[in-house]
Amino acid sequence: MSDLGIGAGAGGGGATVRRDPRASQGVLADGVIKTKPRVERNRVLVTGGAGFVGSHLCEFLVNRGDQVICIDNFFTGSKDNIAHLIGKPNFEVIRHDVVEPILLEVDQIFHLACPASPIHYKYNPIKTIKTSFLGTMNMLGLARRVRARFLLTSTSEVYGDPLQHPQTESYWGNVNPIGERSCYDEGKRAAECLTMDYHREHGIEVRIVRIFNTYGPRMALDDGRVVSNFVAQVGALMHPRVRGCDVSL
Ligand SMILES: O=C(O)[C@H]1O[C@H](OP(=O)(O)OP(=O)(O)OC[C@H]2O[C@@H](n3ccc(=O)[nH]c3=O)[C@H](O)[C@@H]2O)[C@H](O)[C@@H](O)[C@@H]1O
Repeated sequence: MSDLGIGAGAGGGGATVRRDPRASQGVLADGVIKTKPRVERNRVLVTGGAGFVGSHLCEFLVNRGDQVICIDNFFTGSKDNIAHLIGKPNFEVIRHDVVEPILLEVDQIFHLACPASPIHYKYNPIKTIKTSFLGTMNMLGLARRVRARFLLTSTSEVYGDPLQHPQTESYWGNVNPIGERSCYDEGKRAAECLTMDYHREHGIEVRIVRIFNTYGPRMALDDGRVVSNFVAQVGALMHPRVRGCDVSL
């Protein structure tokens, strides 16, 4: 049955074509009312939406009027971060680990799910690189299937121990592939590579942002990243120290 309410024999040639005079009003030849799927406004998936950056993104999108689905395995994120959004008609939360595939009908995917602080990503490095690689592959697979636009949150860590300052996008970095931070640095590099390969091979519309140090409300003080460490140390009247540099301020 075509969208026009035309009943045609499967064989094609010579089939009787009947058009109900009410077809333009959505009534098919057999009198069945044709219903269109309800197209919701911009349906957006945010993975890692219960995290620090993700929860602010969810808030922005919900306030903009998008239909937002947040998925998170709550490894470092928290329900408190999104408590103010729960109950809003255009916000849903699903507890899900992105290393497993998921099928959702969406128009855009913001893929943030990944432990981001050294204490978290070193906690289970094999899981970290699995999350980066398999999680990104699953989300790109979903983007391909539903033709959604895709954004990956990458990181300044893709530059590793950079030899160029400041880093520009044309700089490819200086990364140790076998060190303790590699699960994160190389994981995000592999995620960027997959993103661009899906773009080139399958025409997926993609964006990559390399986030440097962020701070703000809902940042966890025990997160282990430089800004939260400074704030915590200043709060405790200690001399701020830069981890890995042996610098005391
Ligand atoms: O600055 C950056 O480079 C990072 O910024 C954000 O990370 P952020 O919000 O700062 O960190 P978290 O608050 O830990 O958020 C990560 C979220 O991902 C979730 N997550 C983590 C791991 C996992 O396997 N699955 C998963 O859903 C966590 O539960 C959490 O909600 C992005 O989520 C990271 O992808 C990005 O690398």
